[in-house]
Amino acid sequence: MAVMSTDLATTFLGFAKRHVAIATVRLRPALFARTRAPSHRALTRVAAPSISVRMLKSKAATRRFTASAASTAEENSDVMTKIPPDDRIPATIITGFLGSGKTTLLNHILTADHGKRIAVIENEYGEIDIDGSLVAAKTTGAEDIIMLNNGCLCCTVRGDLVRMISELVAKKKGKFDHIVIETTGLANPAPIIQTFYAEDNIFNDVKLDGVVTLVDAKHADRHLDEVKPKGVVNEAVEQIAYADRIIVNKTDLVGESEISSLAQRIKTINSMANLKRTEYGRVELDYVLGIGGFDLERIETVVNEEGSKEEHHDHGHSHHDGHHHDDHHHHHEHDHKHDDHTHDHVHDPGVSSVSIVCEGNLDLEKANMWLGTLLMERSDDIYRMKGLLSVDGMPERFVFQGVHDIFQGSPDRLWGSNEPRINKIVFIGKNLDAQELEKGFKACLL
Ligand SMILES: Nc1nc2c(ncn2[C@@H]2O[C@H](COP(=O)(O)OP(=O)(O)OP(=O)(O)O)[C@@H](O)[C@H]2O)c(=O)[nH]1
Repeated sequence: MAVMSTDLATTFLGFAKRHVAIATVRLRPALFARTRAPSHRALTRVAAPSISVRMLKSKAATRRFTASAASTAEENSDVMTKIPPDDRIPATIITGFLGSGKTTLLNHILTADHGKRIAVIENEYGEIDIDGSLVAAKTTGAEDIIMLNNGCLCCTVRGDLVRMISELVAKKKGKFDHIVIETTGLANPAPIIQTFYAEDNIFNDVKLDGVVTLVDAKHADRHLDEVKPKGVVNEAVEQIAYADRIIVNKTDLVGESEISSLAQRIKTINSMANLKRTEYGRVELDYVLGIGGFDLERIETVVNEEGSKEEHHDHGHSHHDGHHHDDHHHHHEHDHKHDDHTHDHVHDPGVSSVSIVCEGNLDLEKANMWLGTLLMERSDDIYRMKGLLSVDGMPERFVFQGVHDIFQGSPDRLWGSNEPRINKIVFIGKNLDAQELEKGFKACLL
């Protein structure tokens, strides 16, 4: 295991040295079986060698590298990124507990005047509940892609999502600009997210744009509190944990104090996501489309804003040299956590966010080892992570993001000559030990 970790570890930031723009590493395929009806096509990947490394196809990965070496960071910082443009079709996942307003939001997206041709994929449990006036022609029989009269497409997934996305791309490529996937209220978003990295024919044409989670302002607390049998996830917690954007919907049904405490609770679970309050899912469309939640070039914005995006609840935490663990609200969960083994039932234990902000340069080998080992050992518990690193001897900043065992990293622009070399990492996950993470990270600094 230790040897394995070393090999994997060197794979991570090691990409940066070889000037590969974006590398995606998958340590160990997982969870696919839960997304779809038995699909041996997907499951064969599990039996494959445990590491697969994949580059974004064809782009001139280092095409700006020479140019950037000749200019200074201050002059041209955005031009000098070595992250290639990504013209794959963006796909947004809409998730949220039963009745939270997903279909309402979907109808809002489809009817709004945005000029985008959107292909909607609905899961098999939801009926197609699209505003009837939009449906131009409903074909019968095997055809499950419906053309709406505003140029949008609507599909139902009767089999598996991978098949539907592939079919959509194969049959209608060029006829739509964005895919929106509505999941069932009980879905755990992880397998759906992983689908975008696991399947070549999806990965090459479609990129994950972001996860939007609707939260029912009136009933969320009940769902979040629900005690599950040990080992069973609380979907309401998971849906919040994976989100890039949170929509606290149905705010007309509750008072301000309830909304505020719910928003606070949500931030405890996921400090990276933006949060908005709505009635009937009425949000600006650019809040839900074009998020770039998995884009490396947007990592900086996320890690910089982390923890301060909830309008009414700036905790006043400063992010200088230290970690921040948003666990101050759920003492009951932590009590359970410490004596898990003596209980048959626990709250989904401590899904929370930890951020580390620390100035200094990282020893490349140590950082590789730490991150690689961490992901080998804890990838089930680490739901999402994003980071911006200063690596000794590397003139560029190194940005990365990950979802469980999927890791994408790339050098981006050069550090400015007077720019403080501040590392920032945010983890969202289960049973995260902030002190331990910070200690491990700091041990990698020179
Ligand atoms: N009062 C109120 N009702 C809302 C709001 N948003 C949606 N609803 C209603 O709540 C109900 C459920 O909304 P849907 O959009 O169907 O929710 P969903 O998440 O798609 O539901 P499932 O598919 O069953 O998981 C509908 O009757 C909506 O009209 C809101 O902001 N306020």
